Amino acid sequence: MFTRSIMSLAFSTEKQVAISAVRRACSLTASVFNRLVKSETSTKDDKSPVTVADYSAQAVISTMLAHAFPADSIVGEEDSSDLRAESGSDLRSRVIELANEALTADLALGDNAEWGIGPGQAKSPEQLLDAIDRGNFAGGRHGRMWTIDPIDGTKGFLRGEQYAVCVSLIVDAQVQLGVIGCPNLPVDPSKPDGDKGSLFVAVRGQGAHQMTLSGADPAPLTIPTFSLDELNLLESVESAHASHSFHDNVASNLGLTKPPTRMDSQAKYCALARGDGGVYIRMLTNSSYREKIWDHAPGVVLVEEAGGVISDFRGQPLDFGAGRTLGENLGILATGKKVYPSVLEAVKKVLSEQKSNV
Ligand SMILES: Nc1ncnc2c1ncn2[C@@H]1O[C@H](COP(=O)(O)OS(=O)(=O)O)[C@@H](OP(=O)(O)O)[C@H]1O
Ligand SMILES: [Mg+2]
Ligand SMILES: [Mg+2]
Ligand SMILES: [Mg+2]
Repeated sequence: MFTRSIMSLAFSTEKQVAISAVRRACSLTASVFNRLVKSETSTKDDKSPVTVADYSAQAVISTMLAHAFPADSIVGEEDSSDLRAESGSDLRSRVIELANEALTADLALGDNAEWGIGPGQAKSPEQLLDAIDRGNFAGGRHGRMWTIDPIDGTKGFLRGEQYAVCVSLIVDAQVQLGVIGCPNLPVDPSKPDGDKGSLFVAVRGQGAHQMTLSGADPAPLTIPTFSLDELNLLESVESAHASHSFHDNVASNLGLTKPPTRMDSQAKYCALARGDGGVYIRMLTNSSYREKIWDHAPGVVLVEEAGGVISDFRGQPLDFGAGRTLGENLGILATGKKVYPSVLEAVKKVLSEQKSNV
């Protein structure tokens, strides 16, 4: 009995800090969206967009994690090189201002001043740029590391559609905790025009939960036991990120009748975990692209704790010990336990048809 109650407390501080950090970052990104001006968006070397909100949200989350867990490594998507450059001075001032606004906001329920937050806790520009760069860890197979995707689905964010603020804790290459904040995701999928702003939290062995962004109405999540004719695919909006035509072939192979749901970001994993759609599928369009660990780590623990299965197209688990990317993985498939074998078989069939057509 005693051992059980000790075990159920595993990662409780980590969970609380991650929730608090994701909430602060979500308020920041939502308020930036309302005031967003084009000059606050720039383009990275790989042509992907990055906004003042991506940088400042990473600064906030990383500052809080470093205060609470100074020995832990962080793998974050963004780095501060463009902000430190001469040409980045306007962007830099906005990032500092926004990050400090978020860090110094009043403490909310569950917050703790020891995490570097609350009135009077403003940081210097150098401290905030260093906090962003704390996310430069190379990853690896041993020890504790956090992942931060300050805005996943930046293109969705810019369109005013779905995006997610994503944090995970990985220990010895296993994802133990995932927190995903979705400011634009309806709280109730059956009321798409109802209240928006959903938070998803999963701790390995402790289940998956959804609540509102302010922490109200926590509810456990279980992927329903769908039959094949009830399934629909969840796929990226951006056709450059995932092959819609490959996904269509899998859908025809399975005889699915429902059209796919296109949604930006890890909100797709959240939709899957709460039974809103049946299969997350992602076939890359570019064979030299390597999936980033921050794009999938929180989603993996969320789906598994909601009773689902996630693997690559060979049926192998995603490898979070290979560095900042998933390494040589082929595709991503997540769905409920019952239908997973049939969906994987269909994926393999389409892959082999594709090979024989080359
Ligand atoms: N070429 C290519 N192929 C595959 N994936 C890529 C590619 N380029 C980028 N990315 C990553 O996709 C992340 C966005 O998530 P999704 O693809 O699920 O959503 S969406 O297509 O943007 O709507 C996106 O995350 P963010 O950069 O955080 O938005 C990228 O990490
Ligand atoms: Mg990006
Ligand atoms: Mg991302
Ligand atoms: Mg991102």
